[in-house]
Amino acid sequence: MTENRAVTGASIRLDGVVKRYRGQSKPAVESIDLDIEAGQVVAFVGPSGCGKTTTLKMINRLIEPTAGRILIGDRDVTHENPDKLRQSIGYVIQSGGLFPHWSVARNIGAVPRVLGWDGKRIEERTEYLLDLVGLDADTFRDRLPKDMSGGQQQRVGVARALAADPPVLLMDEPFGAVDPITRVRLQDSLIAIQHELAKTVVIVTHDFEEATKLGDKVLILSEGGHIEQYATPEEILATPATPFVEEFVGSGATLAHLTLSRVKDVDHDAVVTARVGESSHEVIGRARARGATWIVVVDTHGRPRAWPSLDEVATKERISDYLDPRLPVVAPSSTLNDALDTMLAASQGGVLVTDGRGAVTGSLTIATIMSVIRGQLSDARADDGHVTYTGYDEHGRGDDGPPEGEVRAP
Ligand SMILES: Nc1ncnc2c1ncn2[C@@H]1O[C@H](COP(=O)(O)OP(=O)(O)OP(=O)(O)O)[C@@H](O)[C@H]1O
Repeated sequence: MTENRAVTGASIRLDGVVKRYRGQSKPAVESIDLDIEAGQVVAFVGPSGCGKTTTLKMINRLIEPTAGRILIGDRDVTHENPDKLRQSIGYVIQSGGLFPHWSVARNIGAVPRVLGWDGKRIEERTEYLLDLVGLDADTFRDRLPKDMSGGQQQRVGVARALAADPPVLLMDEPFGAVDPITRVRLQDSLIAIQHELAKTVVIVTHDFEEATKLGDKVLILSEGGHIEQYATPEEILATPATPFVEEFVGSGATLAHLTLSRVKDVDHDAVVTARVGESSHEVIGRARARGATWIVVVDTHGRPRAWPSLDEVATKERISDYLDPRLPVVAPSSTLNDALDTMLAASQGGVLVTDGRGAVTGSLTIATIMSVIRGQLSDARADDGHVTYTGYDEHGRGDDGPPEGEVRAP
């Protein structure tokens, strides 16, 4: 993930770090040695109580280590002033953790204000960050968190954590409290942001699939903060280091392989786009010339708003503005599993693919995904015969799926 990018992250090293909570007979973290490369995303996974959060919070010293050293870049921060340290480490928790009575802009500007930035610089930074996390600054700048969805609040949480441009971002179950489709979008946003900024990101998650999707490397811990395996998702799936890892990855392994295949790895179909107000006649002519039976209506930034059929377009003289709330959209970094979930949630036979800023770049049909999955499953079944994807045929109709007529993408 780090090639061709200016890495703005810093390496992290835990050197014999121990945490013994008062009154506990066993240490929560026995002694951990860990090197995280600058610009990488590392996901911590493991069963409940294994010490993921304790390890994470020792990096910014929200929890003080009992022994050992913590280095960020070349800096030994074990004894640095913890408040000062936390100004240089972004921290994101579940549900955003925003101050409820502060506007979005005030929340984002919290650390820069403490650092003494002038108002104009904070304002510019806020605009940049809102755009980066996919929120329109004019719409959201003055909102209170309670007037936003969980996913939007979490986006602001990420913007706030990045406000002072810290080299390190720590995330504790950041997407645990949102619905599955919002979760996919937030994960894809994080991947796009990380692609742009190349911070060092450490993320705690309960979800192995999320860990393999987000992590350049995954750290699998067992009780006492014991490292079972620290490797790339591919390595963990191909060669689990211990019986514990094998069991932890378990029967999810075959499906986890699907999380390694991304939307960007398969061929997309081109789409015909049209702006609101264009002549329907002209748009239909353009679409027919390219063999399309439907088009994508986009806003001025190229973001999709609806995907009407040519028959629907023909009912109006000009392309009308309508936001389809069920529009299924994925990012290049979405996994094929995400794309399937998104299609099924929207009862559609295809999805639109958008870039990091939300502009549409193509579409993907269920038939394409199914053929990739079928190939992977037949490979995987050679050693794991009991996982099947039943109920969906190559036309995109599941047992409970939509009638064929509703399936937009053929
Ligand atoms: N403040 C505390 N005082 C005493 N023990 C604690 C404290 N915080 C955590 N522990 C214990 O330390 C161990 C590790 O906890 P930690 O929260 O780091 O685990 P985790 O892997 O993040 O768990 P989960 O996935 O359930 O959040 C657990 O046994 C927990 O009970």
